[in-house]
Amino acid sequence: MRSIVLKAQGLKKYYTSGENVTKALDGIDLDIYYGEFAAIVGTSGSGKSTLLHMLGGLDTPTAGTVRVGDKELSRMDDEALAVFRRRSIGFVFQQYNLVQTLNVRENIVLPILLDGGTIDEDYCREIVTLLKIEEKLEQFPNQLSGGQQQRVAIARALAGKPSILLADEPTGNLDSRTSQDVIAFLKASNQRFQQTMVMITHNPEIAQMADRIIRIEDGRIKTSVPGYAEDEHAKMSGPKTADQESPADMQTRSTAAGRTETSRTEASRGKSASGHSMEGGAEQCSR
Ligand SMILES: Nc1ncnc2c1ncn2[C@@H]1O[C@H](COP(=O)(O)OP(=O)(O)OP(=O)(O)O)[C@@H](O)[C@H]1O
Repeated sequence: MRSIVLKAQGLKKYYTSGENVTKALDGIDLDIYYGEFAAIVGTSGSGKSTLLHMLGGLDTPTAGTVRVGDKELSRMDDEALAVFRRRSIGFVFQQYNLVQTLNVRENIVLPILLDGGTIDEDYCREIVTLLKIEEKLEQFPNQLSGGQQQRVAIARALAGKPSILLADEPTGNLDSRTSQDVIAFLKASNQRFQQTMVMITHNPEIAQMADRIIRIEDGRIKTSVPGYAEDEHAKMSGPKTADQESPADMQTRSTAAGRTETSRTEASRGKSASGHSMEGGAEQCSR
């Protein structure tokens, strides 16, 4: 039987402003299983980020509980929660949250050093090479583009090999080829280290690479189905008739489909989509 890593029960988050109440989460029951790669999808404002924050103990619910293993997050004091997050969870936020006074290399290894951990040099090299930031390690965040900063944030989240990765639109600022590579790498990492991953995405192709797609609507779970079972294109972008679809659309669709299939195959062999084995690499992550 699969074991449950994250368990949300009766989760609610209400925001009150005067007489207005926004029900960001309105009764979520959710089990995330050990080693699972889950995608959270839903329209803007449906409650995805709020849910991810609750699952990671970054915010407290109005009602309900979140359990990670045998720990209930709301029962932990701030210090215990901070240590737990640092040791067990990697976060990728939409806002990157890089430390401006540290260079890229220092940003990536900071959580490991803060926790007195050991840096896996080979793994760090693999990550920075795949994310194409091996030339940027000595630069500072304000010298990077948004997409480059996002890749640094992904590298930082993965460098410590957390048992759980929570990612809010991890590829939102990346081109489609790099997005596919990054997700394939996440999948390979998920399989190799049995990491549990929960990722918010608006991208149908990326959602379909997940083991399970959890759809949120108005703060509630609408559906929860295997990644390949839903036609995400139809649900997320609305169905297009043949005469609405431009040649560019068709080209993008067929390229992306081929790419996804390749990435899945490579991921299942324990390879990143860049073609590197998980043991490879080129540049120094720390010194
Ligand atoms: N701090 C807050 N104060 C008041 N309302 C909030 C706050 N944070 C979120 N909300 C509201 O809660 C609802 C859910 O927000 P949330 O950010 O979880 O949505 P989302 O699905 O992640 O959206 P998006 O896809 O646009 O990022 C929205 O209506 C939002 O306006």
